[in-house]
Amino acid sequence: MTQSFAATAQNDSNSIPATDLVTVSRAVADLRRGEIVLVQGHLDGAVHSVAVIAAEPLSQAGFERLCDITHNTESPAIILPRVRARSLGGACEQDSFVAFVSKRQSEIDAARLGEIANPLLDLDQLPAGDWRAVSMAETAAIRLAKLARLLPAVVTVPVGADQLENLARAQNLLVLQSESINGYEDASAASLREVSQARVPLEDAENATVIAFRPEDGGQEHLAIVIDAPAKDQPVLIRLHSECFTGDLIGSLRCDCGPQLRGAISEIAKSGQGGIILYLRQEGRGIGLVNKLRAYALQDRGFDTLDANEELGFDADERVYRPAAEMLRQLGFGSVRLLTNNPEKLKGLEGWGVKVAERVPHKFPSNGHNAFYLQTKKDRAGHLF
Ligand SMILES: Nc1nc2c(ncn2[C@@H]2O[C@H](COP(=O)(O)OP(=O)(O)OP(=O)(O)O)[C@@H](O)[C@H]2O)c(=O)[nH]1
Ligand SMILES: [Zn+2]
Repeated sequence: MTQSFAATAQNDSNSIPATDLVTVSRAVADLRRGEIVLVQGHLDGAVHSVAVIAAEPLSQAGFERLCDITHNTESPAIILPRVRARSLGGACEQDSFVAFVSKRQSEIDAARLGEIANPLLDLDQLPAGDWRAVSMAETAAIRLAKLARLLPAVVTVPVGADQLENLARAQNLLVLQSESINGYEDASAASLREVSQARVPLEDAENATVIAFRPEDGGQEHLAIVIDAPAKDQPVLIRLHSECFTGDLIGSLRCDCGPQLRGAISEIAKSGQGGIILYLRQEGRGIGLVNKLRAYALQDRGFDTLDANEELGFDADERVYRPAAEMLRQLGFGSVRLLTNNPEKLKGLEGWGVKVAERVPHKFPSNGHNAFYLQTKKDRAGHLF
């Protein structure tokens, strides 16, 4: 029998307007294509604007265009994670990101900047230059690079307030406010709406329905896998599962995601009460697959799973839990029993108004390859094994 789950959309107040949500989403695509975007930041009444290009897909043509369009004489800055700056022998700033400006522009080109930005490369020497703190607009530009799942490193040139509108029009560039970038993840999660659902019998749970939720900006869909018909008036057994291409699909032994996903499906089916897997598109704890592969390469050089993220310029865990809370709310569930070992998931859901009635441990034995990974989660991320 086909079951239907009615998702109720409500007019949540988004922290940024829908038009800004779409602009950020378009800017993410621009950065990934190596295009320039303009970012404006406000601090204590002052405005600071920059033209930005991502350091990761940086072409020489893109870099030259960035240097030319503003017609100003200031050298471009490369914004780097503090850890990368330190390994290059510079910057004692306390902020998480710092700016490097070369003294002689002739010593800098796209290839050189790409090397400076790449934490997997050991560099002997930097060109002569100065380190400085980053502006609010530059911090927001780094956030945008993270949303684009690129390396968190960007190249910027300052843009005068009087120049911004003309430049945007003449060069067909997007203008973004730092508040819109910083509010994007929340607003995108609040805008999730059900777009389709179908019955999908699973090997370990024949009575399952997959429901897809899409954000208004057209970003990636999150999925709810509803097994059997859980009651809405009592805590529902759920798992928040973060996407893991390597573990979920090709049986990677570096992590425990595959067994956790299949284990959650069968545990929910066996419970006889039904339940939900929320499959969240937060590959690599929110850094994306490409960066996760970089993190794995660093782990092969001796970093643990948390330090590898930080070496790349990310937080140890970049995940957000509003999408999960939003899907639960729209499906009509307010209270859960959560299959997890991760205390951050409990806090994350509760922070968005979901009552966590119980944590249900979700531990699987080590396969030999992932023993250090599991031990690190226990010792350093407070996982409850
Ligand atoms: N950045 C990074 N991500 C990883 C690594 N290993 C696994 N992941 C990702 O980590 C996430 C694992 O998610 P979960 O199993 O849901 O979360 P958890 O924090 O282990 O918590 P529980 O399993 O619920 O106890 C997936 O998105 C994986 O892709 C790694 O070494 N680096
Ligand atoms: Zn995994």
